[in-house]
Amino acid sequence: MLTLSRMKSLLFPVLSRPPTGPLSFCFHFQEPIFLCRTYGVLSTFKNQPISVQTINPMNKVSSFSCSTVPNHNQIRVLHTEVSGSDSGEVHVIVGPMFAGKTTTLLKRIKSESSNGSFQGNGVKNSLYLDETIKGLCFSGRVAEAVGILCRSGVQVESETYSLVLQECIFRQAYKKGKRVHWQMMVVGFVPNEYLTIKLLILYAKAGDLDTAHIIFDKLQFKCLVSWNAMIAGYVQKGMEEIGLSLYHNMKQRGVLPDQYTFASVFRACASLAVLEQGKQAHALLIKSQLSGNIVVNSALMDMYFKCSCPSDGYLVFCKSLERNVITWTALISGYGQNGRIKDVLESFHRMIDEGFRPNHITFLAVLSACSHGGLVDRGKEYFSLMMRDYGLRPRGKHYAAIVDLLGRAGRLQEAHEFVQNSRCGEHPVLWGALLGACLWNNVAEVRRLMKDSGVKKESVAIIKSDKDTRYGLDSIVTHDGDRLPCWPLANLSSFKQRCGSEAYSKLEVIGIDEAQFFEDLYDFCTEAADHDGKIVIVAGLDGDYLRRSFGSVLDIIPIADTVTKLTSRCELCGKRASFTLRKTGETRTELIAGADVYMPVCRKHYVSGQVVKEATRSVLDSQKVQCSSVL
Ligand SMILES: Nc1ncnc2c1ncn2[C@@H]1O[C@H](COP(=O)(O)OP(=O)(O)O)[C@@H](O)[C@H]1O
Ligand SMILES: Cc1cn([C@H]2C[C@H](O)[C@@H](COP(=O)(O)O)O2)c(=O)[nH]c1=O
Repeated sequence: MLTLSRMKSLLFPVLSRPPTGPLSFCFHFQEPIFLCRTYGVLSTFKNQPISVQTINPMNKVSSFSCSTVPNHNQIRVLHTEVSGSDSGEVHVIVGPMFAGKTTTLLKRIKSESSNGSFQGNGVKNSLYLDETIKGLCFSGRVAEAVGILCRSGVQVESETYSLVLQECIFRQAYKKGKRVHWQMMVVGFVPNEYLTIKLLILYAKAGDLDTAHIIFDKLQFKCLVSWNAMIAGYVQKGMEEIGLSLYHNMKQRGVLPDQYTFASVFRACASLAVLEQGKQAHALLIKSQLSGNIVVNSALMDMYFKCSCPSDGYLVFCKSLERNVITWTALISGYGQNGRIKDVLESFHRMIDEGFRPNHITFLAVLSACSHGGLVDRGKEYFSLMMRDYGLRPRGKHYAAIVDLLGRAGRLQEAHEFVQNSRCGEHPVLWGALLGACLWNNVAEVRRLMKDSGVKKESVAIIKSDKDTRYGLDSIVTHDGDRLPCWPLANLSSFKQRCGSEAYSKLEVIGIDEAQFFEDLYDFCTEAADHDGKIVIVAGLDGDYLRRSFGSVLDIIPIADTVTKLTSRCELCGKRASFTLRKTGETRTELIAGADVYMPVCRKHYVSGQVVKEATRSVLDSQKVQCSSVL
């Protein structure tokens, strides 16, 4: 068991550092509030002035830094598509008008973006706190769980810490995981050996290997899991030599490697192109009878391909009894790395013939091969195939591959037009590819074409439809008068460009109000959450005044982590109101207005209200007919 003082000394270097990430957020809560109907934590729903800084259109600064141009030889077979940052989330808040959607959006944004200053939030009952935090974790609301824990100022059970850390690791929410660790230290909680290993995994995965190593060195018993975490951490960080030396160290101490160790070792050998070491590890793998594992085999193939032994790579592929998209992609990318364009395309078609669906990485390898082989038309065909036959929306790197393809073929004008017309025109990777592709003399011209981007520290942006001018354009305002500055936009796809790539990359939370007015809601949310790792909180009407699905709000339910349907109070009977009744005879779907035109109603009063409206309409219509016949 680790004692408190030993644990503190172990963690001293961590403690001595200033807190990073969310701990330095720019939110200042006057009174932290948490709204959760499901778990019964009371919503205080008070009117209170909110002091939140957000990125808004008014405080942009002009500077641009272009990200590095992708190197096609560096396509990693087994890398994850999600960037190293925290993983994204989508939360949807729907309901009729006056239900508190905007109010909830503002509160959620505050809750997601806690400043980590550990003020008490009124959740004093620790048992209740444990249950609430666990419940939030189980329903995927890890950001809220961490927010509550950090503001609670009290210790929770080891089990609860373990669950929150597990969720943070699983969702790659490393900054949040570090906040949990920070909370442990502040409240004087001493993690047991099991939790210590979880912390080690967290830091190793987050790429903070200094801290991970401190924890590792102090472990009394270094189990296989801890060795694996360290080896993988170093390999992922590009410090393969250290990873391999740890692997040898581990074996010397009599700890036997498992499939996770081998996967990291092969990755390291691939990056360093150390064939001999790779072969030795391969021999040990066979001896250990672990060679059937798909992930290990893919890493092994990748190793042989990267060490310029494509025939050995292919042999591993042939011997793999179990295959999936990863194995196939490893083969295709491997051939690409070795310049065997024909084999790339043949394997790609074989993969499809055998009933496997290619993914984004497979297509990237194919497009890259076309680019290197000068196969412009085929490359363009594969690019359209992605979306048409497989429903895969091309990402920045795919667009960049086409730019590269056109650029290499000397079709620069076409490349330029492609960048300008593409739905992804603001993507720095794409512009980078154009810069990289152009042997242009007018690099400056390309740069000029790029939009300037605002570099701000703030991590929250709120977007609303520019159709809604009820309370002015530059703020979202609840019916109770709370307001926050926002971006009024006609469509969401223009947001990245308007906000600027660099400022966008720093955003952690994006709030969208009046979501029913955005046609491109689905595409924006998938891109922001799945690909860019943002927490997207969407508020909008699920139904219009006729209770028909409104805009694209319902389309995003399948991609949402949570959905909250709010209700209002029926203006006629005070009961729960789920619908919005339009009081006028206007029939167009979109009609910007407030309580003068709309009222929240219960089912009974919605139905009777519609009947009254219909009756009124027919009376008026018949009067119109009579009038016109008299005239
Ligand atoms: N006619 C009304 N009926 C119900 N609530 C109203 C009305 N007018 C103002 N409100 C206030 O509006 C608040 C909800 O505001 P808001 O969050 O902007 O709702 P939403 O975004 O769902 O339309 C309620 O808590 C209530 O205090
Ligand atoms: C029901 C309904 C509403 N609208 C408009 C009216 C308001 O401008 C917004 C809703 O705003 P809130 O923040 O939810 O109060 O949508 C519409 O255009 N059509 C409808 O059917």
